[in-house]
This record gives sequence, C-alpha cells and structure tokens, in this order.
Amino acid sequence: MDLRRNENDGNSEPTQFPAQISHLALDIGGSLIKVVYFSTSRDNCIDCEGESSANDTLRLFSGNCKHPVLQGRLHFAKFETSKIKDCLEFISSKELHLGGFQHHENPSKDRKFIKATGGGAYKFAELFKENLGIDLDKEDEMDCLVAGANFLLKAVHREAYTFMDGQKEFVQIDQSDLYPYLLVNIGSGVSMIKVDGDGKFERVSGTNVGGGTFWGLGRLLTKCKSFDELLELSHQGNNRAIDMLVGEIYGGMDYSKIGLSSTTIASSFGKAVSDNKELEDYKPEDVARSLLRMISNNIGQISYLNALRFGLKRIFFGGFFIRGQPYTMDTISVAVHFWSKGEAKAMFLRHEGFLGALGAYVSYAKHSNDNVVCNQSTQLPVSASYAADPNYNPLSGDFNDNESIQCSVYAA
Ligand SMILES: Nc1ncnc2c1ncn2[C@@H]1O[C@H](COP(=O)(O)OP(=O)(O)O)[C@@H](O)[C@H]1O
Ligand SMILES: CC(C)(COP(=O)(O)O)[C@@H](O)C(=O)NCCC(=O)O
Repeated sequence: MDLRRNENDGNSEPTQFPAQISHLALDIGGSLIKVVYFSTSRDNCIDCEGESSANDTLRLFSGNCKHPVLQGRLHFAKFETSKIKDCLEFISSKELHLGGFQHHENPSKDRKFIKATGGGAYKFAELFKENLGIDLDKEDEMDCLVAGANFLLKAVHREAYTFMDGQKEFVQIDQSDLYPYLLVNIGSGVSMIKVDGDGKFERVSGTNVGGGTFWGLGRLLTKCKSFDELLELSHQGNNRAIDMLVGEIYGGMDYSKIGLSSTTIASSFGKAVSDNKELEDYKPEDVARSLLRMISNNIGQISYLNALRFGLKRIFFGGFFIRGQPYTMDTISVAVHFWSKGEAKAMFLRHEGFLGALGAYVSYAKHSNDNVVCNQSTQLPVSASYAADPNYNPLSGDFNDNESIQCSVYAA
C-alpha cells in the first residue's frame, strides 16, 4: 500500500483519503498488455474486528491495526501491445500508476514502482518512465504465470472448467490435491510448465506455434483486420473444405486398424495441394476454421505428450488465444482425450489471459510494508456489459475483461 499519501499523526482530521486505492500490475506480452488493478473506497475498508467505517480507514493507514483488511475489487483490462499508448492513457486517466510501491532501499527517491512482467516489461520500461514517471519492477514471466494460476485455482470459486462436446462443467478444486499439474499458457507462443507447488515449477516445453501463429497466418490468409473478426469468421467456416480427411485418402473408409475414422483430419490444409485452387478460391471462413483447428489440435497434442512425460493427469490451459471459444476448447479437449485415451483432462480457466498479470499483482506481497495478499475471492460479477465483446457468451458464464473479482487484501 502507498502509506505515504495517507499518513496521519493522529491529531489532524483524516481529510485526504482518496476515494479509491489501487494496486496496478501489468503483463506486457508479445501481442497484448494485460492490466490488473485493485480498487476500494474507504467505505469498503474494514479493520481486524470486521467493523466498517471511515475511521477504520484512518486506522488502516496510520498502522494502528495489525491486520487491516481492505475489501475491494480486482479489475481487468487488456490492450493490444501495438497500441501501448492507449494503455498509458488508460492508466494515466484512472491514476492507476499512483498505486505502486516505493523501494525501501531507496525511500528518499520519490519514485513509484509498478509490478510488471512479460517481455514488454523490459522492452517498454523507458516508455513508462517517460510517460508516467514510474519504474517497472520486473517479475519473471514464468514465476508470474504459475503464481497467477495457483492464485486463481485456490482463491476463485468456479474458476476451472472442462469443455467437451459443447458442455461446460466447472471443476471443484481440492486444494490439498492440486499438484502436480501441467500449465499450458497459449499466448503469442506457448509455454508448458510442470507445477509442483507454490513457486515450485519447471518449464518443461514450449512451442512457437501458438496464438501469434493463428492470428499472424490468419491475417495473411483471410485479410481480417482484427483478431475478433478472424474468430468470428472461423465460426462460420467448414474446415473440411480445405483439410484432407482419412476417408479422402482411403476411398471413404475408416483406417480402423490404427484407430482412425474416415472423418479424422489426415492432413490440415492437405486438400490445397491437390485441389488445384488458388487462395482466392477458398472461402476465408473455411481457411480460418481450418487454421484454428490445426493450431488448437497441435497444442492439445503436444500438451498431452508433455503430461505423459511426467505422468500428469491434469492440464490447465491459459492464455488469450483461448478467449473462451467453444471450438478452440473443444478441439484441445478432444486432442487431449483422444491421445491420452481418456486418462488426462484438459481444463480451462475463466481468467485465462490474466495469469501473468495476476502473478505480478500477488508479488506485491513480497514487499514487507506493502504486503498485499488476496485471501479469498468470490466471483459473481454480473454487471459487466457482455455486448462489448461478441465472442463471449454471457449465458455460459464466460469471463469478460470488464468484470471484476471481489476480494480482500491484507495490508500489513
Ligand atoms: N484482441 C486481440 N488482439 C490480438 N490477439 C488476441 C486478441 N485476443 C486474443 N488474442 C490472441 O491471444 C494471443 C495473445 O495471448 P496472450 O496470452 O495475451 O499472450 P502475449 O502475452 O504473448 O501477448 C494472440 O496471439 C492471439 O492469438
Ligand atoms: C517467449 C515466450 C515465453 C513469451 O511469452 P508470450 O509473450 O508469448 O506470452 C513464449 O512466446 C514462448 O514460450 N514461446 C515458445 C518458445 C519455444 O519454446 O519454442
């Protein structure tokens, strides 16, 4: 917490409380900047005994209470990394950059540090300094992905779910039986991490065929102007127009001896070889669908192989490639199910794209005087405008960036 702005010697009136206190954390990735911030109003502050009044806010900030608790909300936002200026403006307009912390090694220097992860925390450090006057306190990306996933799995109710044949089912997480699991983060590229506990993990694999590949190739092949447009297009397509199926190679028959039905894709985009057509002769929606399926299937398969390497039964998928898309999740789930013969389970996370940013957020807890720990979150944010994002289905309870999580923060 930024204690300095609220210092009170106990004699003067507490007249300078901000309406809102924010902790800001960033994950600046290859494609998207993810923003997480905590906000509360003084009405929401409670003390150790659980009372709630404006004076508790004073006790909170003057440090008279040993275990003050703030209740508030975690907010989420994302920006394209190429539009980083929009992100800077957003932070500036909401004054989120004021909610960082000070390094105690150097308190005389009145500089704010903001927790940040992802490659952009290095690449854009100067830009943040110049525009907002803040330093980015860099946290390792893998550390943050794991911390964010563990936080969500332990603290957020109805966070993980399976998705098969169009059916979404929330998974009850038994905290005593969470580890080990495989975390697959599908961002621009893909990281696969074996997680054995809090801060105990190993990045066991990765693939360069990820979300950036889908969006990059898709843009070139379909001329779509936005990722959402490409997704929307893929909903309308039929991959069979361009994928080569087993039956097309085997004269309409299954290849049952090796377990392949006639409708299994033998070769993604394989038909384009023999069709003697140009790109323009294919419908962009069919191309988009085939591409989405190819990449999702490939990631599902590599994930399974890595789970197999380490005997892991549970695979959690995160990253903004997923975007709560039924077709993407179904393809990944089927790949995991098919290759593991039902032994391994693919699971998805509602806050899929915010693992790194949440991990950076919880890392504020490392700083003794800025000890922030989210202890519990309940999740029923129903006020968000789903209309803002046509790719989320409100009825299925998918997460929307405009939503927030209610949570408590211990400030020591
Ligand atoms: N609005 C969007 N703009 C660009 N890419 C998006 C968008 N929404 C989802 N994506 C997908 O998410 C991927 C980035 O995922 P993310 O987890 O944010 O990774 P990174 O940290 O590399 O930015 C992109 O490569 C793309 O496939
Ligand atoms: C380099 C990265 C960790 C960066 O993370 P991202 O911005 O893609 O989320 C990721 O792109 C990645 O793991 N790529 C795959 C590299 C590989 O293992 O081949």
